[in-house]
Amino acid sequence: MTLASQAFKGLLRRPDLIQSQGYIGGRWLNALSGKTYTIIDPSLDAPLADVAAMTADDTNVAIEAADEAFQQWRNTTPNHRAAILQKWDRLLRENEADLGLIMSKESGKPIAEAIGEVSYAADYLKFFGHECLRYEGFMIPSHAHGRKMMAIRQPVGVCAMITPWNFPIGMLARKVGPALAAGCTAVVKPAESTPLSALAFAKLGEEAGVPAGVMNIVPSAREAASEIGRTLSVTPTVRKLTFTGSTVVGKILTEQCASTLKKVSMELGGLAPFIVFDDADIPAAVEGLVQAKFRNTGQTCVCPNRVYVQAGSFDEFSKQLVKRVSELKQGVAHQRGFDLGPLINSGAVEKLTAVVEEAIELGAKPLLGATKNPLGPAYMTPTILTNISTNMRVAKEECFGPIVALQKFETEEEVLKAANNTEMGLAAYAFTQDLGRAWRMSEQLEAGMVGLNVGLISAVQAPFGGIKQSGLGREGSIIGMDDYTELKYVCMGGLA
Ligand SMILES: NC(=O)c1ccc[n+]([C@@H]2O[C@H](COP(=O)([O-])OP(=O)(O)OC[C@H]3O[C@@H](n4cnc5c(N)ncnc54)[C@H](O)[C@@H]3O)[C@@H](O)[C@H]2O)c1
Ligand SMILES: O=CCCC(=O)O
Repeated sequence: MTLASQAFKGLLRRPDLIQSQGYIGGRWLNALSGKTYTIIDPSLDAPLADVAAMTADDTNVAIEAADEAFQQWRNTTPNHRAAILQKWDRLLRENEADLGLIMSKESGKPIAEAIGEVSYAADYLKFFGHECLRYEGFMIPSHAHGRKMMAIRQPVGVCAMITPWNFPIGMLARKVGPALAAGCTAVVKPAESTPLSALAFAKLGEEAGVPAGVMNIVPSAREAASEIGRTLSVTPTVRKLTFTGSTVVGKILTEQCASTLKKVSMELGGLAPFIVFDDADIPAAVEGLVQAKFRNTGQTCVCPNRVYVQAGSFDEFSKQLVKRVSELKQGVAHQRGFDLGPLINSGAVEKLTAVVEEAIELGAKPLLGATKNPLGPAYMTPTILTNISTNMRVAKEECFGPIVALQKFETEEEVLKAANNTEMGLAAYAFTQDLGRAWRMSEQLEAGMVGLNVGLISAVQAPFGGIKQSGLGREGSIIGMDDYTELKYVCMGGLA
């Protein structure tokens, strides 16, 4: 019995969704080296599965498979591609309980959220399964008699996709959906901690009729990430690279891709400000912050990282927030009834604990938490700090975990300046009942996405992405296929 079949014994309706080999050219394969690596269930701090440890050699095979498949896939009709994406959408929904459980066990995402993410991922397949039916070029008024001018959309080719662990299926679907809809093929390197979700996603894609080579998955250990990233970046047949992850890695990949002048899309880190004005509905702002900050136990790129509350509401807001956060239940992610799970691993807890301790040494006061968590090494106690100063890391670095650092402000001008005083610009939030102020915030906050009186902003219909060092390009929405196509100008003469 394998490690994975033991760990999932009796838990899945479809045990065959657990795949531990890579998926290349329509075949389930061991790594060429024969090596595997072990992934961990962070809730239980226990080994979960042994997965093929693929490397650059396997990646090259996957690129060749994707390139070969592209020659046929690019010529399929949008109706054909739409039917496959729509079937895949249905299969994801039919298997949401199993997929949610797999994701929850390997990432520590609370089970209800994990099942919600499966539905979010399916929405991307459905959306682009429809979108490709109406995606069109345009006619151009001709500048000369006897000529017709037009612009047509064509798939860019083989697309490399590197995805993070915090949304192991959602981020994959947000890339694979529009890419396949446009007629591109894909080579995916999932995050090392969460390959099982990506492989189960591929298994259902195979069942939906995605042809061999159109989507390839190369699981790998952390040690191979940079060589695989480099291979994907420098190989000329790969025409686009799309990455979701940290800004540090995004910059390395962008630089590497310059050597072959690939198209790149970068969905990178955030440092979202969350601003509560005195004129806000305070209970709604508290609820908005809890939803935005504690989603996936504080590990989403759009989580608020700097919370600014206007002086007149500071005490009341803090009191209500402490009460609300104290009510959140934390425990084993794949068991029902918990709002918070562990972090991705014990290393993340150690890193954040050091950030909290440093803040306290520099004068921060804990209103809640800041204590060792008895549940296990990967669990972080929800923590609320006040008396924050801007030299503390908690106020200037992305803290991927359940930590809220509350800062007080006096004026709109002051808070806007503080909120924009960063190189990051992914999401921003403001709570106010003054329409003029809400409008000023939406225009003046330097971010790719702004939530006004709302903490949850992600939706397949919305263009997702950041400005400044939070990224390049947008994913999802009606422009989501643009980055997977080239616009070709055609001028036809001799028609007079
Ligand atoms: N903007 C967004 O849409 C978005 C979404 C999710 C996460 N994120 C960001 O991702 C970060 C957290 O995820 P993470 O810790 O997994 O990030 P990460 O950058 O360490 O890893 C992301 C992916 O990159 C791979 N990787 C690591 N080093 C690499 C290299 N040198 N070359 C190629 N690939 C490499 C990893 O194996 C993983 O697949 C946060 O900063 C978060 O804000 C952004
Ligand atoms: O982590 C960032 C992406 C999550 C989302 O789509 O809201």
